[in-house]
Amino acid sequence: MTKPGFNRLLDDLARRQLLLDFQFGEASEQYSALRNIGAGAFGVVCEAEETTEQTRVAIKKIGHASATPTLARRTLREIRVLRHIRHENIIRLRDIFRTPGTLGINVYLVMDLMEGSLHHVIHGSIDAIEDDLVAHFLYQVIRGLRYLHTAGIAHRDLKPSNLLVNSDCHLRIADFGMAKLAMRNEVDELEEHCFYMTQHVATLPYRAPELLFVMPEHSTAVDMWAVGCIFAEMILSRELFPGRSVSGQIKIVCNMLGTPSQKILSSIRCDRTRRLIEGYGALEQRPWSEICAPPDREVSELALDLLGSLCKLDAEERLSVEQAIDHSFIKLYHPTKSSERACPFKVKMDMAAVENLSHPELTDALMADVRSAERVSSSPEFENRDCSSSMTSDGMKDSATTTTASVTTSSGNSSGDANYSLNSTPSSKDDTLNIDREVVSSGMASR
Ligand SMILES: Nc1ncnc2c1ncn2[C@@H]1O[C@H](COP(=O)(O)OP(=O)(O)OP(=O)(O)O)[C@@H](O)[C@H]1O
Repeated sequence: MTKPGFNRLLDDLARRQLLLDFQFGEASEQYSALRNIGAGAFGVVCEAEETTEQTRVAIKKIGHASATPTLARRTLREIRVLRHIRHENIIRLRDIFRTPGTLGINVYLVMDLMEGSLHHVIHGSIDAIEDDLVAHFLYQVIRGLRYLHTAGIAHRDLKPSNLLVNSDCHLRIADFGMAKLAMRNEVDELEEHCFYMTQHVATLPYRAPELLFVMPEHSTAVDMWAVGCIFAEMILSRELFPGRSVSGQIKIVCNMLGTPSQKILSSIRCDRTRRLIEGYGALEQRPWSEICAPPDREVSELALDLLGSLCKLDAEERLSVEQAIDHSFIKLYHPTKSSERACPFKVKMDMAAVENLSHPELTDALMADVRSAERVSSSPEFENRDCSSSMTSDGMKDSATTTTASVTTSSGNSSGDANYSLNSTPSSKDDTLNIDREVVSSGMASR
């Protein structure tokens, strides 16, 4: 067969697979799948066209979403975080619909289409990312997180492939299937730890010590550890702690950061893990200038200080999102202060309700949430809503959610989908901006 003939055959197969994966049922009048973008452990994502407005969107399909409690809870968490949130650094959920499946309903989340992810930017280009662009990406992650953390919600699965970016350097946090309200829940924690130990190996390099060592986890600090790992990955162009198994990851972290304190060791719940760590003997913390040392450039003292303060073994010593946004490394590039609205209280209430539901209750809640979202998303009010107001599940305005706290941020933008530009940072130069955009664009091209 000729090469063009073979390529046509491959295209045809890809097209058939796309049509098989994305059968939109009644919504096929509104959306048509164009190409596969990627797949994660729980969903497949495609680029699609919204036919009436002729806009391009991303549609994530969670197949058989109600089939198991884990999948149903994951889907419900993602819907409940995203449906009431409007923040320029968090992916926007535009619509939700479902189709029947043999094992449970298939749920489709329609989102703004982004050009790629931070993973593509870091690993798709041979050029290193300049400091001002590193700071710009980091700032946007921290800003999105700050919005969530203010409401006590932790993302819990931050990694470069979940940070979506456009070639104008705008970043949005995505994939909220692991997101959870920071509160104690023994039964669920145990179930989640089993889950972490088995299926969720892909995110090992970003897993905070309290999850890795099986310790009580009750704060948003898990995200700040991941932010540190992602920060270092942007500087190094490789993973900071590149473990491929739980024990391998524990060894790498301990070799770099030293033996955990007695306080940490005594709160480890898993005897095997504690024995494993004790078996390493007394290990010294290595200096950050050695741990984060790219071959071709020097890392500034400020960057190393921020990194060391984020990647602290002890969650209580780790920088909070507020402290990180005030760190001199970030302030160097984002010195201006302004205020922004806080995450609606309704999101917090909705999230809290998810955690203790049984499988049948999860299925009912999922059906109700998708149904109500179908109604809400088709009303014009849904489009115009910002983070200061919210809807109840039956589409009514919820007055309790209109109260917003004002928190300070170092951005000139307070709400809405402002376009990002490195030009807005006083210390960035035009030539740097051009180089950086090339890095971002060439990273995307490798996608
Ligand atoms: N709105 C979007 N625009 C562009 N690409 C997207 C969008 N949402 C997700 N993607 C890409 O699709 C892929 C899979 O998405 P996602 O991570 O949400 O699925 P998942 O099953 O929840 O993944 P994971 O295994 O990380 O938990 C990722 O590579 C991501 O970068």
